[in-house]
Amino acid sequence: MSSSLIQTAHRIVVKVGSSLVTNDGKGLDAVALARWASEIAELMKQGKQVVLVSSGAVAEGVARLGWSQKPTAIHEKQAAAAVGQMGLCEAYEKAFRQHGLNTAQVLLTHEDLSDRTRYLNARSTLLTLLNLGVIPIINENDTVVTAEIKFGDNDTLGALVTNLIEGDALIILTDQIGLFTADPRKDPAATLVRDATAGDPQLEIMAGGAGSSVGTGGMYTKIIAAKRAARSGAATIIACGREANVLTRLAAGEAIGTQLVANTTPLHAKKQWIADHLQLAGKVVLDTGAIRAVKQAGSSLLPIGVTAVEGDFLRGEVVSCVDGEGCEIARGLINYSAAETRRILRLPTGQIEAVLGYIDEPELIHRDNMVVIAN
Ligand SMILES: Nc1ncnc2c1ncn2[C@@H]1O[C@H](COP(=O)(O)OP(=O)(O)O)[C@@H](O)[C@H]1O
Ligand SMILES: N[C@@H](CCC(=O)OP(=O)(O)O)C(=O)O
Repeated sequence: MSSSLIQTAHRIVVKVGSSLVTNDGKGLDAVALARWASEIAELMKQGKQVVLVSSGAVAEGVARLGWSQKPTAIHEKQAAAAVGQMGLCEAYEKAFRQHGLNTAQVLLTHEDLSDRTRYLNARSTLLTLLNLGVIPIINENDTVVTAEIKFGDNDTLGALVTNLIEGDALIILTDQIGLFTADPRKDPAATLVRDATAGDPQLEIMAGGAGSSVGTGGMYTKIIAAKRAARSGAATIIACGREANVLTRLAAGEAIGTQLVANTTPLHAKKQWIADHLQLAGKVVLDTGAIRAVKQAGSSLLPIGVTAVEGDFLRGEVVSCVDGEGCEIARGLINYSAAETRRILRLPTGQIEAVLGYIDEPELIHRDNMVVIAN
């Protein structure tokens, strides 16, 4: 495995977790922020472009408001995030200013990335900032999101941003030196995984599943983030943000932490956008013939292969294609609404016009607008 992943990377997304940013919830760690800023400034001198995805708004808000613990009520978390985000912005602005660098605050919601126009706008703003030599500091827009539309964790956000800007690498800085064969807090015999392939199912087992992890997402969301980032061909490094010069050493070619390489062929940008949808508008259930056609022959989905429809989607929305057990086979942009699909399912394409009185496209989902999910 090459240790030069970051050495050769031009566009890098660095994600820092709440525990690091806020000194385990005690309040913003100005020393750590200054260290990352100085290292990022060094990478920029080397001609690299860097986006920072920073958590910590809720934890910092809780500290500033003098609350003894993180609230459970969503509106209180949102209020805390609004308070804490001010602190994050101020601290990053100050830290990067020391190096003559401008920062930009970018707050995103899942809806911003699932709407095609907003997605393209976010992309062009971020690329413009990078070309201007500004460091975008990204967080989830916690104040306006509800449970349904939350990214849920910034590891996922980091991966989606990596896909959005076609980053070469995602560096996830956390409180462990990397991914261990089991949670090192619970299993002292666990050993560090140095190299692996992003998307290897074994990694998800090591991370113990979302339920058993510590913090917002634990290691599990980092492993899933690596799998997502690999869709656009990006490698992921999981390393400790407390380690001295972690970013500059990685850029110098040193192998630190866990390196997860992408061995998948990068998806075309539009297909990546389809694959990145966290909330889908509905489902269509496929029969065995359609599953074979979509999975093995790479064919478009025709109405004849659909046995049932779930949800209330519109033409042009992203829906999930599932088998009889509910297991996802593919997802794609559907050409007919849920109501229309219910009327034409199981029918040969030649009958669409007779039933609906019109025909938009002969396919329910065209192969160019469909991504097969690797299980
Ligand atoms: N296999 C594993 N290897 C390393 N850490 C793990 C593993 N499984 C679970 N963890 C836990 O994940 C934690 C890091 O996740 P989290 O607290 O969400 O960090 P962050 O705030 O940086 O996102 C670690 O402190 C560790 O206890
Ligand atoms: N948007 C939230 C981030 C929550 C989150 O993902 O935290 P972490 O698991 O520490 O990266 C905040 O700033 O508090």
